[in-house]
Amino acid sequence: MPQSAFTLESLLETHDLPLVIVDAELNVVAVNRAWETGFGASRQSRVGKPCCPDNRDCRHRKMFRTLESYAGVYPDYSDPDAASSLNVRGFPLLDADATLYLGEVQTPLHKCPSADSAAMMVGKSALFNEFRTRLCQAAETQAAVMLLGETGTGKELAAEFVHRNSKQAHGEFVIVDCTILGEDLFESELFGHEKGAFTGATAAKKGLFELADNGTLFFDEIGDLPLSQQPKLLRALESGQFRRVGGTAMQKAKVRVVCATHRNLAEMVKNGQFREDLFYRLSVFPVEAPPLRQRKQDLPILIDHFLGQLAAGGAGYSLTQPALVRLIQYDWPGNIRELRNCLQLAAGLCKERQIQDSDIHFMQRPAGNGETGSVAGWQRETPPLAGLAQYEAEFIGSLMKKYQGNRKLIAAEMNISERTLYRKLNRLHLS
Ligand SMILES: Nc1ncnc2c1ncn2[C@@H]1O[C@H](COP(=O)(O)OP(=O)(O)OP(=O)(O)O)[C@@H](O)[C@H]1O
Repeated sequence: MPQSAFTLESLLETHDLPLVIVDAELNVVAVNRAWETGFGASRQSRVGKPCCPDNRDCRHRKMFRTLESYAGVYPDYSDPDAASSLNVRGFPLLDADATLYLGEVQTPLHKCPSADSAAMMVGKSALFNEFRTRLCQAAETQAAVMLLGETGTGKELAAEFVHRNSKQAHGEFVIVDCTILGEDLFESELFGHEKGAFTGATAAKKGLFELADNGTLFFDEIGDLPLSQQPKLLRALESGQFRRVGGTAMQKAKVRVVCATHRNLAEMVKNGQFREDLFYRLSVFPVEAPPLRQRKQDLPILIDHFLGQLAAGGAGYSLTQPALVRLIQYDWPGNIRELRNCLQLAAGLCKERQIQDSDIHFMQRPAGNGETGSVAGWQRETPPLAGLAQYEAEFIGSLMKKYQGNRKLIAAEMNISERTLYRKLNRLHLS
């Protein structure tokens, strides 16, 4: 593996979602631990292998051609029966040597909760206990639960906790990532489709509602659900019925709904960005996940928990007093996710498994929701990477020369629409 990819690999571990890195030769060069755990496979089984069984015209090749981020649902080739699907979010990634890679976050659409996830909710402060009690109350009702709170406060973990403590615990816990459910994917992913419903629908497929029948459907980042799709969701929730895309028969599913958002949904309703009727339908039982800075009493137990995970049965890590003081004095804008990432980095940097205060580094706050990213950020969104714009500008510049500025031909070679090319040219000040 080239040195540059190795640098990326060490950064991979600060990402808590399964992440795969592909190089320009379309081979997988790294996967992270979350990928190994999520897919129950070793990194040796994936690294060094082609990104897809047939990569002549795959999404990865397209990304290297266009430098466009993408999101969608694709077959899971690591599943021998290829029966399951993956939510993927791919983005261009430059490492420290300005070598271009592709980072792809892969989350199984149909994810089984881990056996000990309830036990993994660590904390003992009064605020944490209140939070936990409220989750237990929520689990006992059949009401729709709305988990509110800043990024990294443990909303997804809390959703799983509600499921595992509810009457639906024997059913599936199905996660719907609303950040990737664009208008084109919403209906077919949620309600399924019949064979031939659209190009590429070579077989009938169950939707997430059907998969979650008698279980829990968890809408993560519900605030990102496109306004145009919200009435369809409301209708399905009110009636418990829906039609697969291209189908005529009514399907039924009994699902418990849990949602999460770090946005101010009430404000979005006021601004006309979220439907009021859906807001009330989903917010019957609101639960607020407290930010870490308000429950710093939990820091020692959380630190023990994460350092224990990092030791993974091997020799444990210790933390010097000044290092602990630094952790306690910090405000943790990225909450528990940021704490976990910070400890992971410190454990990698420290000598003889003793973490000093000089091993503690806090992440920069991301500047915005860029299309491109580094894998080290504490947020779900990845911050923009300096350098990529230049790479992109040079790449388009070479095509402009080749096609003497003919935008139709440039767009065709990049496999993007002329409109997208036009936007890119404006963004890069090349127009
Ligand atoms: N109480 C806790 N005990 C142990 N680990 C926790 C706890 N809360 C959160 N975590 C860990 O912190 C990380 C972030 O948690 P999670 O993804 O549930 O946050 P979130 O609020 O859903 O974030 P986002 O809004 O960005 O999706 C995860 O790795 C999770 O396992």
